[in-house]
Amino acid sequence: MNTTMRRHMTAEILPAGVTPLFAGQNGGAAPAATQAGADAGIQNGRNIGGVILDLQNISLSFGGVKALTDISFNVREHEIRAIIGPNGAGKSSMINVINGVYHPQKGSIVFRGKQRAAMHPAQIARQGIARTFQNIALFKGMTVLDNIMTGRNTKMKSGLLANALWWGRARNEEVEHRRKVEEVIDFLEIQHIRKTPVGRLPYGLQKRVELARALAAEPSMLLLDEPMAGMNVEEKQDMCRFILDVNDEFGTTIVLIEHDMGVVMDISDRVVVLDYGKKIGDGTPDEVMNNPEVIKAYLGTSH
Ligand SMILES: Nc1ncnc2c1ncn2[C@@H]1O[C@H](COP(=O)(O)OP(=O)(O)OP(=O)(O)O)[C@@H](O)[C@H]1O
Repeated sequence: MNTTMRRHMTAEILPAGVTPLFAGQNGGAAPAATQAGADAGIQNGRNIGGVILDLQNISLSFGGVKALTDISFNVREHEIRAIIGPNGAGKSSMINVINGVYHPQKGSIVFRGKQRAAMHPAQIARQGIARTFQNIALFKGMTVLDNIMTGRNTKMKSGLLANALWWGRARNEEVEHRRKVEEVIDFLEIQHIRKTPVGRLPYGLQKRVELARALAAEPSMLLLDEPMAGMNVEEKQDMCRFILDVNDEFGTTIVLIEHDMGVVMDISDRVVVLDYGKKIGDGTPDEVMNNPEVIKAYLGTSH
């Protein structure tokens, strides 16, 4: 794992309840790039690229409930971008806007230089954006291997008949899909459970299988909705290591919602903070940790 230049992590991650909120939990993490210096290029030893996703003035309401109000932020190629905020702040809504589950009433979304029209999640997945869910969304009766294979759906090209008869191109495709899936299984160190039905696995491993399914789609951008929720310290350490490895080795851009501040501050390049559907902070972990509005929002909640 090429994380030497990054925040020193895993061993220092404390259980969520133990982590002091904004009390220097990084134990002296390397100084991060400032917002002003956050242009494309080498930052803090990290090869961060230009903006690939630009959200401008996004507003989303459900009837009278304003989930998001006039939110703007961007995501740069190869970075780990966290979205944080207290319960009900609008984090999941934001992820759902990015992957097309929700269509905002106002605002614009530009992905890789192209203004995005209202699109279905499947179309967005084909553009290279994959996600995992807050509540695990796997087929519990199916094996790990079969679940991960479903992540290849967007890559399947041959028709239904050819697939059913396992003919020519369908056969070659299947071999290629299996090869990719086995690669992901090796990468996430889940060979030993490949034939196990997902429902029989402990929670932490199910979360890892969900990550595997998202990776099987070979995304250029990965949206992770609370990947460590409900995990013990060891499981969190493993998940952090895998997220950093995916980012380092595949160059995958990662947008992450996470409640554990120790994790967020350790692994993120930049953090956007929401509260009651509004943006109250945006910057490096250090900048956000020292933002009085952010501190106030957090001190006023149970997080
Ligand atoms: N489908 C929906 N219908 C109606 N209201 C919704 C819907 N989805 C979200 N909301 C509301 O929008 C607001 C933001 O919710 P959201 O789930 O995005 O917050 P969150 O920051 O992800 O919260 P949590 O940390 O608890 O998951 C809340 O008031 C929520 O009740």
